[in-house]
Amino acid sequence: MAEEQQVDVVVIGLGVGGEEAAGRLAEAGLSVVGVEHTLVGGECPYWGCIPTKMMTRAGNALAEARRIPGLAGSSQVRPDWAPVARRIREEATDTWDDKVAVDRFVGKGGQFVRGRASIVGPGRVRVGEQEFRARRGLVVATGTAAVIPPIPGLAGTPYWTNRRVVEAETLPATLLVLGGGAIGLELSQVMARFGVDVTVIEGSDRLLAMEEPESSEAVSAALAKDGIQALTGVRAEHVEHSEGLFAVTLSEGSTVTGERLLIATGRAARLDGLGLDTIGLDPGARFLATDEWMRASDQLWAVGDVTGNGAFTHMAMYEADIAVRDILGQGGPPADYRARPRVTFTDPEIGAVGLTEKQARDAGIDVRVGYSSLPSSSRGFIHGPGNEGFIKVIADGDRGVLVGATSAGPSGGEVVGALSVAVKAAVPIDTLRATIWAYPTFHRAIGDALREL
Ligand SMILES: Cc1cc2nc3c(=O)[nH]c(=O)nc-3n(C[C@H](O)[C@H](O)[C@H](O)COP(=O)(O)OP(=O)(O)OC[C@H]3O[C@@H](n4cnc5c(N)ncnc54)[C@H](O)[C@@H]3O)c2cc1C
Ligand SMILES: NC(=O)c1ccc[n+]([C@@H]2O[C@H](COP(=O)([O-])OP(=O)(O)OC[C@H]3O[C@@H](n4cnc5c(N)ncnc54)[C@H](O)[C@@H]3O)[C@@H](O)[C@H]2O)c1
Repeated sequence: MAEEQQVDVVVIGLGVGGEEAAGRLAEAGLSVVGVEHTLVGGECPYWGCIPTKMMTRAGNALAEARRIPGLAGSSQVRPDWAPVARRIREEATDTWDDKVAVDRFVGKGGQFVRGRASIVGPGRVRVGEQEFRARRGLVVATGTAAVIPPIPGLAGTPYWTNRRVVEAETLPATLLVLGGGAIGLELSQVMARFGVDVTVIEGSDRLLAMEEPESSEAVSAALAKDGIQALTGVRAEHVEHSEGLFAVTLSEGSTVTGERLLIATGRAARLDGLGLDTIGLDPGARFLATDEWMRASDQLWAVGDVTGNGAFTHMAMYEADIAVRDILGQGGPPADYRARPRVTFTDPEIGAVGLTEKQARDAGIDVRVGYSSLPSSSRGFIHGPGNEGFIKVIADGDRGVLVGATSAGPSGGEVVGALSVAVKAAVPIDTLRATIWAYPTFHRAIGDALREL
């Protein structure tokens, strides 16, 4: 018989969203139990955003150094993975140790429990032999894990996911990447810049298929320059691994080989074994659907990747804030997903917010499109090598506001900030056109795109 403890809130999963929610609720004076079975902080600091962006920083430094000839003299670049692996180990992850994060949560007054939590009834959670009854309710923040497609031959091979790449101390000579989305492309470009021979296999007919076609073209051109072979519109039909080599047979009949195979074919919510059936929810659901206050059912909130509203750290933080305010009865704005930003950290960076042109047309909006090319802008011209990119703005002609935008380029993820404000605040296009954009900046190309509307 498990011992039972009464508390205010139990937070299941202390990744980005859960750690934020649990910490804030504890700081507000509630008795909070935070349960985590792996590392407090979750995917982002240990195997996601932070280490992979340390990798892209390193890859971009190599690419910039290779751009010196013709700009600033000559350069000789000898890539070495050791400092990248060391930074990830020592600066980003403490060698995958979460002591600092656990202490931070406990320091806020939270009660930390290491283990796998399952819901055993309304407001009730079990972790091993311990049982908790949460008076105010539960927050589920269990995140997502890599999807492993059921390709014959794949199971049982030593394929890599994002976790294994981030932990790599040395790089392979050749790498096959299954999936041409954010993870596949960011990591492919880094690897190629460190001298790995990379082949990307993407099932849809273009890379970064969720974004604008212009983004796919920009990324494809950049990856080709880095020597990456990108195969689109093909599916992996069979995988074999022998004598240290993967062989992937493709739908059009050919076979590609590589020392390592990275699976980057999307993420699935961690809902298995969570006990959703004990509170009347569908245990087979893909995500935990919520209302605008992140309520998934009575006294149950869900935040982060697990909600399916966008698998990004900023979305997990945003949703945690809404759930916390709701639990504490503080009011404030509920969830609004119209200006959801996202950045793919390839070079060029692909920053985007709100709707793509196709999504806007499918929604029946009176679509107007403005486009400007970065190399043709003053800053692009000055920048020279590495200036590829563009601004694309999507307007609702009836309302006279932007509903979406893409900013691709050397600082695409930074430039998209201005566009996020425009979409979120529904700034009138006339006001945006009358805005003074500093010269010579990359973001000044927004003004050029707006003139085309
Ligand atoms: C390679 C990669 C790169 C990324 N780069 C970026 C980026 O640049 N920018 C960005 O915004 N996002 C990025 N992301 C996405 C980002 O990491 C996620 O959106 C973010 O981590 C989601 O936070 P979360 O709290 O919802 O889930 P997670 O971080 O996945 O945390 C969930 C936690 O719950 C725990 N858990 C699950 N089930 C249980 C249970 N039953 N009991 C106890 N604990 C449990 C897990 O162990 C985990 O620690 C990247 C992701 C990957 C994989
Ligand atoms: N910079 C960032 O913010 C960042 C970086 C990495 C990941 N993330 C988050 O993590 C999520 C997951 O990333 P991801 O790249 O794994 O997923 P994704 O959904 O972005 O891309 C997966 C790609 O794999 C393709 N695919 C699926 N099955 C396939 C198969 N069997 N054969 C060939 N191709 C196949 C899909 O068509 C898709 O293009 C992202 O959507 C994003 O939310 C964010």
